Amino acid sequence: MPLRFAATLAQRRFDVRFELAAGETLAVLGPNGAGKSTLLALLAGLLTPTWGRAELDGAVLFDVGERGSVLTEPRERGISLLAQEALLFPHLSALENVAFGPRSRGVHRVSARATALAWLDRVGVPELAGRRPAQLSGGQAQRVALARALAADPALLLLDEPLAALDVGVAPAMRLLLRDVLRERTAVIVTHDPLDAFLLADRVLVLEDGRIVESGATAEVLTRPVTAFGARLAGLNLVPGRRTRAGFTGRNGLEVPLADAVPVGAVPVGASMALAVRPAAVGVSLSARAAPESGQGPHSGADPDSEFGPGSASHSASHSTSDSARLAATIDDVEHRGDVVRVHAAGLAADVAPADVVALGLVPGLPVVLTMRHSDVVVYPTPLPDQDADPDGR
Ligand SMILES: Nc1ncnc2c1ncn2[C@@H]1O[C@H](COP(=O)(O)OP(=O)(O)OP(=O)(O)O)[C@@H](O)[C@H]1O
Repeated sequence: MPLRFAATLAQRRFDVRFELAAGETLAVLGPNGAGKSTLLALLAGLLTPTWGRAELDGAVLFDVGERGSVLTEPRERGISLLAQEALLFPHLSALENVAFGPRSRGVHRVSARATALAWLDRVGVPELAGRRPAQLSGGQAQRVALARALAADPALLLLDEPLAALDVGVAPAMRLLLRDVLRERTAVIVTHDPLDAFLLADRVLVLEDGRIVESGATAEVLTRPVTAFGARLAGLNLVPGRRTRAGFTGRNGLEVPLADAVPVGAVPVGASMALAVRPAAVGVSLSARAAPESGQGPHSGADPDSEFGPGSASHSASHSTSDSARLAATIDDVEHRGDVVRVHAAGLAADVAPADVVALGLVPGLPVVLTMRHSDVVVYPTPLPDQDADPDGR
C-alpha cells in the first residue's frame, strides 16, 4: 500500500485510519466539522497527531507514539496540495509559479521552465505562461495551481474542494481535467459534491465527528449507503431495519419480501439491514380514508393496489401487492424542487409531478399510501448493529 494512515488528534476528537493503493483516488466526504480538513492537514504536515503513524511509499510521514515522534517536514513528504483558492505567488508569472517546485528541488532554471511549460500545456493554458495571478480568472488560476501541484511530481496529491470556488460555468471543464490527471495518480480529494465522488474517486470515505462512518468502493457506497449522510449523498432514501422471517421490515413499518432481492439464507433473522430507493421510484396515492369519491388519473384513486408512482413505467390493475411494497403514512412536508414536488412521509421522500400534487391535494397531515416496486428497491445487510451505534463497533 503506498499510503497507510492512522492518526488520533484528541483535541479535535479525530480518529481515522485507512489505506490507499497506488493510483487510487479517495474522496473524503462528510458534514461541516467532520474532520476532512484535519485529515488533509495531518497528511500535509500542517498538524501533528496526538498519536499515529503514516507512511507514503514506505517513507514515514509521521510516527507519534509513546516512544517519541518522527515528523517529516511538509516539503519533504512528496505531497502537493491543491486548495479551494489557487494561492499562487502574486509577484511571479504563471510559468514561474509552476516552475517553483522543480526549482526548489534544485532543477536547473531552463529545465524547470521547460517542465513548467509542459504542465501548463497539459492543463490547457500554455498561453497564460507570462501572466501574473492578478491577470487570471478564477478558473485559469486554478488550472495554473493544478499545474504547479503536479510539476512538483508528488507521490500523493491532496485536493481540498478544488472546484468549490469556481463559477458554475467553468467547474465542469475543470472537473474533466481533474478526472484526466487523477486517472493514474494516488490522490485524496475532499469534496461536498457527490458528482466529484462519482467522477473522480475510486473509493469513498465518509467522516462524521472525526470518525469513519462509511467507506468502500464509490459505486458500492453510493448505491448501498449505510448512513443517512451516505444516502443523502447518493440522492437515495435509506430505511434502516431488520431481517424478519418474511423478509425486511423497516423501522417505519415498511415490509418487503426478500426472496428475490437477496439470498435469504445469507442473512439471519434479526440482522440489521437497510433498504435504499430513489425518491422518483416512490409513488403516493390517497389512502382509503382520504380518497375523494371519484378519483381519476394515476395518483387519484382510493385503491392503492392500482396506484404507482412516477418512477413506475406503467400501471395496471394486474399489478398487485406481490410486486410492490406499500406503506400507510401521513405527509410531514411537501417541498418544491424544480419540476417535481418532494413529498416527505414516514421517513421517505417521494418525487411527485406537480399536477398530481394538485389533483390529489397532497398537503402535510394528509394520510396517504406510499408504494414502490420491489424491483426498484435495494435491500442489503448493514455492517452496523444499529444505525446509531458507535461506528467503531463495526
Ligand atoms: N484551528 C482549529 N483549532 C481547533 N479546532 C479546530 C480547528 N479547525 C477545526 N477544528 C475542529 O476540528 C473538528 C474538525 O474540523 P475540520 O475543519 O477538519 O472539519 P471539516 O470536515 O473540514 O469541515 P468543513 O466541511 O466545515 O470544512 C471540528 O470539531 C472543528 O471545530
